[in-house]
Amino acid sequence: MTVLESILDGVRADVAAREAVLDFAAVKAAAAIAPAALDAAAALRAPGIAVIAEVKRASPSKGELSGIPDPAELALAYEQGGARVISVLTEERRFKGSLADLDAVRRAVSIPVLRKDFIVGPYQIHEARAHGADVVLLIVAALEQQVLASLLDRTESLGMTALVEVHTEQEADRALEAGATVIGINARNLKTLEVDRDTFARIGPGLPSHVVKIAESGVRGTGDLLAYAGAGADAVLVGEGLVTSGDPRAAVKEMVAAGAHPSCPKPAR
Ligand SMILES: O=C(O)c1ccccc1NCC(=O)[C@H](O)[C@H](O)COP(=O)(O)O
Repeated sequence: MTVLESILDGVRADVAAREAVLDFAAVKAAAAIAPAALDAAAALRAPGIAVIAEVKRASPSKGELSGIPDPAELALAYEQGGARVISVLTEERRFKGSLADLDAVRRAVSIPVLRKDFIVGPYQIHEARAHGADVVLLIVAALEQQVLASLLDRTESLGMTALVEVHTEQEADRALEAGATVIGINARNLKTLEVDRDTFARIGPGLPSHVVKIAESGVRGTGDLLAYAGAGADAVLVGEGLVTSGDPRAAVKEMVAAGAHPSCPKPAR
């Protein structure tokens, strides 16, 4: 069994447990009365390389990364540093995240918030909306094509943005076929956990110009950000490099400044 398959098994069990407490109709009703979602795609298309800063407590590849006693305080530091979107890992078993983290971050910041989880069905999309998320992650490797397309439609019908994640050219084709307009190219292979920072340069330039292109994983500093920008990224998604930095506000600020500097390669839009 791959790492991804084992994560998905746990997620399915956890979703079933939550659904037994709050059924689908109730979560849909909660989503329907949530304040409208913010336009994350517009935020990511603004000039300069956008930084999506992640609240990441732990990971299957590294174990515990940071205690993060107050996710709201961390998210606020990210926002003050100039992050355009905050990513919150809500998967509990391997990443030690939670919907409570998402709630806390949503209350603390006024920029778009991404629910980063392993979405397997519509329940989690309404749940994300009910907890104030503006963006959800859809991982192509985790979803059959028809399910991917229908979850993407459902996300957009709730006014949210779908960040569709790929790791190979074939997955990028599937994302486009499903109608994705915001695509994350993850340098991390979720089946083996290997990180290959050249993944973005292989796939990104082949995507159409209307697609927002996000480089995910492996950004440890401005050098990585500039390399991704040079390969055509509109945005970078950074977790470990920020939560282990010691000064997340300053770390985001430094990345944002590098991405806005006249010497930084501009996205080809
Ligand atoms: O981070 C992991 O080890 C991981 C393992 C299996 C599935 C997903 C995983 N991470 C999710 C992410 O994609 C990252 O949190 C995100 O791209 C940030 O990566 P990084 O900056 O390298 O922490």
